[in-house]
Order: sequence, then C-alpha cells, then structure tokens
Amino acid sequence: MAFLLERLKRFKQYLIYIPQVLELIWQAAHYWMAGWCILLIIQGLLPAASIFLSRALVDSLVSAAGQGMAWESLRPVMIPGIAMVGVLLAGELLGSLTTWVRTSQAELVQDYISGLVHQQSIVIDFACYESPEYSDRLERAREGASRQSLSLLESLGSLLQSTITLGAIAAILLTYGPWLPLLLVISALPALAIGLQLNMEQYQWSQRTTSDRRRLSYYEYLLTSNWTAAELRLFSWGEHFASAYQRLRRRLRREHMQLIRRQTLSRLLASAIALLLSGLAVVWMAQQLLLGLLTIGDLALFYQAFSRGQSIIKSFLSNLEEIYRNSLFISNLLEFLALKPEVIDPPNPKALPSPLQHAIEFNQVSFAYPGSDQKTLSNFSLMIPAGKITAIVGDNGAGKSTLIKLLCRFYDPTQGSIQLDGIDLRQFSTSELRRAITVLFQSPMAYYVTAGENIALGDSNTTFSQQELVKAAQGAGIHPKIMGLPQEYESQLGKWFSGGTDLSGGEWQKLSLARAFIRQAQFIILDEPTSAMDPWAEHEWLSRFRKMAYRRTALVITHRFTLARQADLIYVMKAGKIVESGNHDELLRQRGLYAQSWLAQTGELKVKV
Ligand SMILES: Nc1ncnc2c1ncn2[C@@H]1O[C@H](COP(=O)(O)OP(=O)(O)OP(=O)(O)O)[C@@H](O)[C@H]1O
Repeated sequence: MAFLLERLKRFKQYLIYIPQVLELIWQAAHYWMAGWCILLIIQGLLPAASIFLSRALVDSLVSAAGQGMAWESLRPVMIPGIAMVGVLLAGELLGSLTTWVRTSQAELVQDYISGLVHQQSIVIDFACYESPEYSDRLERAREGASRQSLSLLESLGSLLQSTITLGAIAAILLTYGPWLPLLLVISALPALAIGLQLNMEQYQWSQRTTSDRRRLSYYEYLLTSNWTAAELRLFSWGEHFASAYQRLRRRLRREHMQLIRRQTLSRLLASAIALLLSGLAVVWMAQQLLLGLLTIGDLALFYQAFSRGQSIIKSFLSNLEEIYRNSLFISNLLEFLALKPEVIDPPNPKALPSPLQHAIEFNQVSFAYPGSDQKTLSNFSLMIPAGKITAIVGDNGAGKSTLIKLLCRFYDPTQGSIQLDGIDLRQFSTSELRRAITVLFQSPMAYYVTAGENIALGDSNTTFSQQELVKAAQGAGIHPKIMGLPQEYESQLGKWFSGGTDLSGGEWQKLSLARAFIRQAQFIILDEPTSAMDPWAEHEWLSRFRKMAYRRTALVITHRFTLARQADLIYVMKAGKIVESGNHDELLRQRGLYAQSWLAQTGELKVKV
C-alpha cells in the first residue's frame, strides 16, 4: 500500500501539467474539444444502457420462451430488442463521429504546438543554442510536443468515458451488494501500482538516453546529408559512422528490450491477481443463482457488467498510466516553453545614438562562455571609432568572433561594459540594437531560396526594389554571377529543391555579403568576409568596400593582412588581449607581431617613414 501511495504522490506531482496542456489544446481547437467532450459523455453512457437492456431482453425472452410466434408474446421482447439495436447503432455512429472530430482536433493542436515551439526557438537566448543541455531539452520538447499532448488529451477523454461507464456499471452492481463494485476496484489496484512504476522507469530511461538519441540523429545526418556526401566518399568514413550508429542502436535496443520484458512480466502478474478476484465474484453469483435468489436475466446482466467492468477498469488504468506517461514527457515541452531569455530589455530603453558620434567601446570587459571556467576575454578594452573602418587581426581562438557575439548582445559580459557613445548596450532595446547592426558571420548561411530572396533576407521587415537588390549584389561582387543564372534574381539556389543551382563557397560568401550590405544598418561587422574568395575577387571587393561602408562604422575581422591594411585602425589581438594597434604603416614601423605576420604573408616589409 505504501508503495502505491508513493507512486500516487509522484503521479500527483506531474498532474500539475494537465491543466496547462488542456489550456493549450483549448486555445488551439476549442470548438472541436467541446464537441469531442459531449460525444465522449454520450458514448460513456451507452455500455451501461446496453447492459441494462440486456437484462430486460433476457428476462423477456425467458418469459416468452415456448409461447410461439404470436404478437402478444413477441411484443415484450420487441421493445428492449429495438432499443438495444438503437444503442448499438448509436455506438457505431458516435464512434465514427468521434474519429472525425479527434482527427480535426489533432491537426489543429499539432500546428498550434509546433507554432509555439518555433516561436520560443526564435526568442530564446542565443546561448541556449551553444549548450548541449538546451539541445537535449529542445529535442525532448520537439519529440513530445504535439504527439504527447494529443495522446494526453485522448487518454483524458477515454478516462472521462471510462469513468462515466464505470460509474453507471458500479451503480448497477451496487444493487446486488456493495462489496461487488469494491471488489472490482480492488482487483485493479496491483495493475495501477505496477503501471505507474513502469511508466516512471520508461520516462527515466528516455531522459537518460536523450543525448544518445541526438547522437543517433547526428550520425544519420552525417551518413545521409548532401553537406557531408563529398567528404564521406573521399575520406571513406561512412563505415566508421555507420557502425558507430549500429553500436549505439544495439545498446539502446538492448536496454529497451529489457525494459519491455520487465513490463510484460509485471503486467502479467497484475492481470493474474485481477482474474483471481473476479473469479471469486463469479463463484458467488453462481451460488446465488443456485439458491434461486437471482434470475437468468440477473446473471446475464451481472456477467456483462462484471466482465465489461473489468475491461473498462483495465482501460481506465491504462488511461491513467498514459496520462502519467504523457504528463512526464509533456513536462519537457512546458519547461521548454517556460524558458525565459536572460538577455532582456531594460524597463525604459534609451534611444540608440544615430548616427554614432564618438565610438563603440569595450571597457574592461571580462567574459567566459556559460559552463566554461576559462575566460575568453579578461579586462579587455577596445575603441572602435565612429564612421571609420577598424580591423582586428589575430590568432585562431584569440576571441575575435566573441567580440561580435557580445556586440550583438547574444551574451552579456561577465564584468565590464560595452558602450555606444558612453551608454551601456544593456540600456538599449535589444531589437533596436540588433536592427542597427549588420553582420557577415564567419560561417554564413546558404538559404535554399531564390538569389533575390537570399539578399532580401538581410532585412525581412523591408520590401526591396530590384534596383536595391542589384546594388547590394554589385557591392558584394555577385551580380554578374546572378545575371548568368537561368532566371537571374528569381533563380532557385541550392540542390535541395528541383531546378536549383548550387554556388561555390566563395559565391555563397559574396551572396551573404550582399545580404549584409542591403541592411541599412549603421554598424557593419564582417567576420572573415573574404576567406573563401580568390585574390582577384578580394582585390575587386576591397575597392568597393569603402564605398559600401561610407559613413558607417565598420569592424572587419580577418586573417588576411591585405584586407586589414585597408582599415583606418588595426588592432592585433592575442589570447584575449590587444597587443598592438595603429594603422598599417604605424604597425609596420613597430616591427612587432603585425609586421612579422605581414612579412610572412606578403614577403615584403617596406616601411614608409
Ligand atoms: N560557445 C562557446 N563555448 C565555449 N567556448 C567557446 C565558445 N565559442 C568559442 N569559445 C572559445 O572562445 C575562444 C575564442 O573563440 P573565438 O571564436 O572568439 O575565436 P576567434 O578569434 O574568432 O578564432 P578564429 O580566428 O579561429 O575564428 C576559443 O578558445 C573558443 O574555444
């Protein structure tokens, strides 16, 4: 008993999610939900009606037996008979109607919950995407989202139906003795306890193996994606990941099978106990019949009521188990939907300086990525003058891209501040700040839409004219290529969809540059903008860049010194610190790290005096 109470306590803990899920479903499909409930209530009463009618039918048949086919003797049989046919027909009709209502409801709920998950994915902190815990949570939320909510709704519906039927059957059985309905309930308790325990085990196993399942999806992606197809063939690592997949699947399958075996045995035990108890009830009824205390109709009713009751209790319990199981899984969805961004707007955001008058400044900034105890930046200071082009050069891992993430407020510094004309970034509205920045990221996105859309995505709130698209494409040096495509700016890009054309790495990069340029933002940040370009393309692009960046504040992160030399101000960064700064000539004169790297890249060291 203590074991059952403990299980029920845990069950209760997860039941708190049910009202929230019902609210979600109600918001998604309230009319359908209301109609569905009415249908379930009627269906819940039908079995009791049919049990009740069966007694009347049997008793009328018994009294009509042997009296021939005269209307007088048939009439008492006809009424319960016709009523019984009506009940059976109504059952069929309502069953089909329920299926239709449930399917429509399911479609609506599925889209509504997917919408919520997508919306939350858009607003949640960027940091979440760099955390494996978040990825696990998202995976669980996505896995469970609509399927489990609907399953929960169905179980609740069946529970409602079973409760009504059970109540009606219990009322019928009560007339034969109060202990009969009690026995019916007691016979079900072992199954309930076992069910709750098994579901908790199943849930815990699923939680424990989320990362493994994500890894499986990753292996699958490696083996089947077009992004990986070339390296897979060249480096022949297909077998490596295929057997890693099989190994992991084998382990998960073994664990799952063990779980299922235990579940089957436990359920068998519970059914045996239930069978034993119902056997006792049947023996008692048979004894009552032999003593002449019951009629054949009573026996027919009792037999139906008890066997129906048993099977309804079984489904009642499996509904309870399902509700418990789905609530456990839905807790992931609701936890995911409840995540609040930590990078938030101040109560009264200040107006962004527009245009920037003085500078963007990093003041004594320290920063460590969440979950990492190593500081990427420590007491870091930097000044990016307004309306100028500033370049940052430095080793891999020096922290250059981290500066961009901080500037866009994907993260906030652990210490210190980043200021625009002396005002801390945290005092602006995040969306306004981000609208003022355009970034070409180190690994830009290749969107599989048309060439024109690829550029226009730079500002999805604005509708651009063809002329504006062309201007941005010319600035990035991709216009001639687009004009050579089958449908020019209307050409579908990428190989995912029919009629698409793929671009080279450098061409995708130029297209991303065009996307960055079309955005009318006062701050331009480019992370390795020419890394995939050939020297000719780079040279051509450099001469246009000044024009594109005119009067805007630009920050260019690069390993290419030929690009950095174009900047008004160059910073050399090493291990999270600025070690040199100045323009190209000043830095060459310093004969430090910059001068050495310049010499290594270009083979010349002519210093203007
Ligand atoms: N999401 C992250 N979580 C933890 N550490 C990170 C994360 N992103 C970057 N780092 C670490 O921060 C340091 C700086 O990374 P960052 O990407 O800023 O370097 P970078 O100077 O841009 O390098 P590169 O020139 O190779 O692009 C690196 O040591 C990197 O391992």
